Amino acid sequence: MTTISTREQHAAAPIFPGGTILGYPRIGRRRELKRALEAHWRGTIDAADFHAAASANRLADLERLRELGLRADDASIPIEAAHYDHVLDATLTFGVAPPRLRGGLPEGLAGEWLLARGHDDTAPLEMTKWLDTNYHYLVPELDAETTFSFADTRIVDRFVEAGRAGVHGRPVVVGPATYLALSKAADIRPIELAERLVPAYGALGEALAAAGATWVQLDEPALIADFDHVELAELQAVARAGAEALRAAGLRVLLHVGHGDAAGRVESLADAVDALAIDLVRGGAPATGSTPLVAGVVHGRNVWRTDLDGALERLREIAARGPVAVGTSTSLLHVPHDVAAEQSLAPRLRSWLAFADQKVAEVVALAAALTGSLDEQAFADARAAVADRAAAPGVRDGSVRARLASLPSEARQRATYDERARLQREALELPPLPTTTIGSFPQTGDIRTARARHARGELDDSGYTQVLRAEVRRVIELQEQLGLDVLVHGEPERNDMVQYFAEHFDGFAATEHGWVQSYGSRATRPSILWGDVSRAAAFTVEWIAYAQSLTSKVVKGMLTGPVTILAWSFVRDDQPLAETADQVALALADEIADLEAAGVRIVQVDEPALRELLPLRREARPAYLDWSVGAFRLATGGAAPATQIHTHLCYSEFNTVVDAIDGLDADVTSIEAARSKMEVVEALAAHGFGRGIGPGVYDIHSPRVPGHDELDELLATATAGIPEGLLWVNPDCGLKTRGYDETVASLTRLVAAARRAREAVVVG
Ligand code: MET
Ligand SMILES: [Zn+2]
Repeated sequence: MTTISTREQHAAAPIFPGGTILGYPRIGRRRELKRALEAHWRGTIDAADFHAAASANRLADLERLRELGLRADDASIPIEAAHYDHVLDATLTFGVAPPRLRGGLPEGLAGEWLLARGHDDTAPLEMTKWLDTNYHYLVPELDAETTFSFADTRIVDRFVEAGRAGVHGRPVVVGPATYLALSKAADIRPIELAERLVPAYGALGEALAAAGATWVQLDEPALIADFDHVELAELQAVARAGAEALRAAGLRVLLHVGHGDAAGRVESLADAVDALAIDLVRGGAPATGSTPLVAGVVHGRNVWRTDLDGALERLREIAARGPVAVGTSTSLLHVPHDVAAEQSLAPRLRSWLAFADQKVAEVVALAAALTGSLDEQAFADARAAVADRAAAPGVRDGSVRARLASLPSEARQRATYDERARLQREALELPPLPTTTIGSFPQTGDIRTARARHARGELDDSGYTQVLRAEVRRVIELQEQLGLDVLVHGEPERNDMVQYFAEHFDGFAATEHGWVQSYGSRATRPSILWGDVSRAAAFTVEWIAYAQSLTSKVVKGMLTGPVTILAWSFVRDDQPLAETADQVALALADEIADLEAAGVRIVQVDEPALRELLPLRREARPAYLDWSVGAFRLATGGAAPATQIHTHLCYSEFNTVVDAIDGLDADVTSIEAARSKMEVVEALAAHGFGRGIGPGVYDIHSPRVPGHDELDELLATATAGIPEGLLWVNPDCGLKTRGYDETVASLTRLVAAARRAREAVVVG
């Protein structure tokens, strides 16, 4: 009798015949993981209870995926459920202690939280956007001395846990090329550490194989991006080495690229892996010979129902050329769980939507259709929804379109900066190195409770307004006591800096439960931009005017910019983003005109997501920067020369888009800089940036209060690079996620540091 090995059996069968997904939201259908994390950090639950809650959440998701039709026996279900961040999971798995903590990183959860959140004098790892998404990962810190080992078994443990629950899943790990491409090192190009890192993947692979794993998913999205300091060939070589190390351990490797067009980037790796998962929504199918493709025909990042007919046709074309399985274009991490939870959305809009669970069902339906069992009803429903959406009222609004079509030629152009600066100096009379904050003050439990009660109808409009006005008053008084120069109203009326605008614009809808992880325990609830955008009436003016009535200092108006509104919403996919951005810009221009009419002298238009939407591919960047900068200028172009326009940027390395920042033509730009030790100052100085700039002097993502010396040092770096008349002093970002104690302590130090720096500048 001949026996065939498991490996040969697998090789003969089609892979994932029931379809697969590349990842699933991890925060929990009711944000169970968020609650567990925060309860544990507060000390309400201990480590054992935290682990139990995290595990229960993972198992509930596995159960759900089975119910939705993914197979539990053939590695179709990805096993990836980080506590905080999947890049941090790789950092811990491979024992990567930042050089500053070498030998001193505590074991277990304590080490994990130290890297994620910092503690006392230990700053956390820097945080930045994962590719072109609004998810933030923790940037690994490496140097030439960094070593790697298989140091933590979490990836294996979760595979075993799933197995006990009856799921033979597919463990997921960030690949070595992506890990290194997204790392930071002071004295070496991280990719040069690959030879040391790859063997640790081999050791992980052996442990997984010993635990019974058959497949592993290696996430290498870096392969489709362009980087300044790493060549594509280097990334490919390292990804190959990683795959080979895992294969040598006896595992089959699914190389997941996703996130854009893989054609031309992955063909050379086809022989090194057992299957390739690629994004077919945004790209073409690479020629991979006999290596199976997991065809990402269901969009992993938007919320629209898939055109199942079109997707099936695409799948059949690919199937004619080689083996194929149905998949999503990326992990579903970036979409909410379930449309069915949205009972307050207009039913018509709801019928056009697919969140993670609906997308899993689409994958399952397509996989069945591909193997001959077509679910007529599912296909007919999808067809009807797609057609209904195209023809629905509001999707196209004639007056919005006419206004955009007849913009005057100077719509995006203000007076010269010299003239503006002179008029603004006269109007504002600010001291050198003026101090300010970025807009929001802590959103206290009281504010959140009042908002929830108002939403439930337990608190009427006037009661709610009273609570908010009391908060504005308190924030203005506090800022006066602290001695800040340009004040803010604190944004207590805003649940979220994008959703609040979406709620006041036509063409948008807000969800109730559509949470998407932003970082760690934080999630946002992106609104859905489904139609043409316009603004019926002013909605920020009353708050700013009220705040201004309480003080003789100048209060900034506070708006969210067009690119950020798009980036943090789920946007329509039926017209170019540039057009949608200009519609939003016009609505904002209307609001700025109303603010000016109410006497507001400074208006800040936040664009923290400017860098985030930057295309991963170099060739697509100029067009993006052109329309995104153009939309900002359309929003602000009508402001009088004496009105000072501020903008605020955060979250990412902006060094690569300094030209665009300049192109925004804002009078003052505040920018995140503390975690990266003012790196951006150098880039701006080199560029000869000639308008106001406020590099953040402390990081607001952690509760840490900055030290006096630390602030002095950062300010010294800033004054060295930025002319005195242009420098502003502010935190990195808004304060809404912070508590009042740490905020007061930090801002007291900020103002004191600015005064010391002012003296040094004036005296020196
Ligand atoms: C993520 S950028 C935040 C800017 C906003 N004005 C705030 O202070 O919260
Ligand atoms: Zn910010």
